[in-house]
Amino acid sequence: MAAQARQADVHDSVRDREISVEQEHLDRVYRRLEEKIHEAEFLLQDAVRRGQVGTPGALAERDAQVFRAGLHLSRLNNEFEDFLFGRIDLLRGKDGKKGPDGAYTAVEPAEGAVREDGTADIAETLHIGRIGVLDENYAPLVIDWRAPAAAPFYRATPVAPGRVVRRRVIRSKGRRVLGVEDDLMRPEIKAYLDGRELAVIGDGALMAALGRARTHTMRDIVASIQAEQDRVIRAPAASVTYVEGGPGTGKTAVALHRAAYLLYQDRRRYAGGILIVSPTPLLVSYTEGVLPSLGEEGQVAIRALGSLAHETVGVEATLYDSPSTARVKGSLRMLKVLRKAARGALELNDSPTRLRVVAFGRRLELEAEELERVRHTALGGTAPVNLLRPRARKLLLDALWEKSGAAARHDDPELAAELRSSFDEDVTGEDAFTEFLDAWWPELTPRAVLAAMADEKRLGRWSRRVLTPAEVRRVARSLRREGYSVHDIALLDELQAILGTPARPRRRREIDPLDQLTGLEELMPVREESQRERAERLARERTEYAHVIVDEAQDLTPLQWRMVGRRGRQATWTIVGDPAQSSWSDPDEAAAARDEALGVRHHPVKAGPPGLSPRGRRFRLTVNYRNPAEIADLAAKVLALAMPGTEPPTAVRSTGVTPRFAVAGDSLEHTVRAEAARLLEQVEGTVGVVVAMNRRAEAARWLAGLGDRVVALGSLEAKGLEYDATVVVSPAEIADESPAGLRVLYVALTRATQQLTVVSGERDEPDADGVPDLLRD
Ligand SMILES: Nc1ncnc2c1ncn2[C@@H]1O[C@H](COP(=O)(O)OP(=O)(O)OP(=O)(O)O)[C@@H](O)[C@H]1O
Repeated sequence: MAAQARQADVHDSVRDREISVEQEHLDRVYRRLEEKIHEAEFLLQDAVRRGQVGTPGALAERDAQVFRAGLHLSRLNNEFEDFLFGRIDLLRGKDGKKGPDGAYTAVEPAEGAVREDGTADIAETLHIGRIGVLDENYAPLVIDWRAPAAAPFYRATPVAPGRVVRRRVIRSKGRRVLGVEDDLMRPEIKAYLDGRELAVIGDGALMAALGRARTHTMRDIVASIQAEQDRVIRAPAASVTYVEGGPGTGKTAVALHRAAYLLYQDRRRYAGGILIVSPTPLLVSYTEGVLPSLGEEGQVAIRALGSLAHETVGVEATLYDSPSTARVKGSLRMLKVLRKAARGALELNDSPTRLRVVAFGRRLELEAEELERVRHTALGGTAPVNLLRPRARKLLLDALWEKSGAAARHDDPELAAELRSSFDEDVTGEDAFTEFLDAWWPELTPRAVLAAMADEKRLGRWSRRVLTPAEVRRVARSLRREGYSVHDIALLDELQAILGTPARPRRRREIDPLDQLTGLEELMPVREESQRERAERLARERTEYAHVIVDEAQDLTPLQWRMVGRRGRQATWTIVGDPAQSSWSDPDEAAAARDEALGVRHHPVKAGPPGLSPRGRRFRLTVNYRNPAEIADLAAKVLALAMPGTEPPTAVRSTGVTPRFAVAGDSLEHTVRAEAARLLEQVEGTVGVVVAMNRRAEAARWLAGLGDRVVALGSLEAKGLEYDATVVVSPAEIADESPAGLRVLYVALTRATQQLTVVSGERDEPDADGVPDLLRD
């Protein structure tokens, strides 16, 4: 007993010693950062003292530097719980070359790095953090996690250790180191650091991270990225990088870390911005905090599909469509309908049927039929309707000229041309003509055209032989609601492309005459808008990106792919998804639209090294970090029904807590509320209650008063999110809701990190243990 206690004491003292070693290092890092901020502040004050030498631009730049440095420190102090999170101890490398981050570049140890008797000396120790910090001699105090030298921290395994002997995860809060966890990569050797044998403390940094209670926002995984994930994060940006993997394999996490990595690795190339497309606003707010914690913000925009076209069409999605309506609205068949509608909408609003003008003192008239002919000719081809107005105007003048008979009166072509031009001037100078043109060929907006499609008769005309009468009825009815759905947004964006935006004369900024006199006008942009404000404004106004990452890509409809594709016409892509979780019922049509949007068909990537398929690079993630095995096993039963033959990912841990089955008696409300309350008692973090889409509103009422740790979600909203515990309400209802219902149910069942309760209604046909039919063996 006493011996055991003594051993524990020894262990604790080694642990304390190792913690204090890391504490000293962290203190040094903070001292260095503070120094750098003082330096920057001094530079600025110095410049001010010297009477503002330098251009305003240079001053602004210096100002920005100080601002950035200050931001850095305040973030390090307040937000980065674990700014410094890793360390690797390395053997001497093959060559003696150092990389730009100050670390040796060799991956493999030098010959003789391990002595014959199995002992070795640690030649290099690297600390890994969210950003890199150099000391005053340019030696690395902290290596940025994205730097090449940090890769072994994520990649080394006992099977392929490279130079790594010990890999350490450091846990800290603010400026205090709380603990360390080590993995030994070369247990067979005895390694020494500064003459003392390398200590190894604890295990299970990953498990500790996974067991942590969930909040309503996602955390970064920078301290525990696994090797298969690291390969995706650091993959060079090929034309398209595909990442597939089951629920909980870290696809979203990997996508976010990849954005941060790409920016770090080639900031200039990605100055054009990185766009991350998320399926729902819920997932956007869940993931938004991750990038700043990785030291990245500003250059990356995370946008929900329903807000993607905000700049172009001025609205965002607030509604959902029923699966059958969504299916029509998202399909490529709508393209034909939209093209017809865009042209047909010209004739709405009591389009005038007669044009009357006076030219050369004569009254001229075009009748309905003639106007119709002119319109028809003008609309020939596929050019954007709003851009055809000048052509229509010209055709009208031609028709009037013809009517006037003036052409016949002159044989001399030069004279005729002159006459014609004064004829045109005469006509177009008339108010009647301009007013007619405005009414007859108005500038159309996507919203006006979509609103016109809400009329069932009209829509029927525009979609003849394309949509069935039942489909027309459904779509028209959905368009009569107040607000827009996520599918409407793709329609609006498509309409914007079909209609086009006529070039407008640029409005000149109002100029102060005094500024003109003093020459200050040239400096105005600097005065009006700082560089940072300008960068932020440009980011807001950006409509095309250098790299586009699509999360939950399996759900995009063909029209949504087209919308996303327009935002990355020159971009490289990362496409992240899981076919087994698709809520879209026609995956083949969507895949074809995706390839077209990405330009894959036009620029196929040549077959190359392994992993590089002819259509881009493909990766597969195989380990489920979210669900304990008990929950993953249950979900796998639905996967076998939804996508027979698909291999589920392997759950990395088990909790011993099996899912619970409850049967709703008379009152579903009562049972669900009681189960949610029970789970709130059991877990520290969040509880999600997933119901069929048509029960969203009532489910929110059921949970009233239980606090903000619990939320009600429609099955389609649960995508990508996770909770400590979930209640899945009536699997049968969710499965029957749409043709892709089983896959949606699979999503619902894979949201919990600790506990799952399934509530069955009558429709679920629960057995004596309360297990619903769909979840039985
Ligand atoms: N290497 C890791 N270390 C710690 N946590 C991890 C790691 N990889 C993933 N996780 C955690 O596992 C959970 C699932 O990750 P994520 O949401 O990215 O998975 P996903 O593949 O996008 O899932 P889904 O397809 O269900 O949306 C998250 O809580 C994430 O932080």
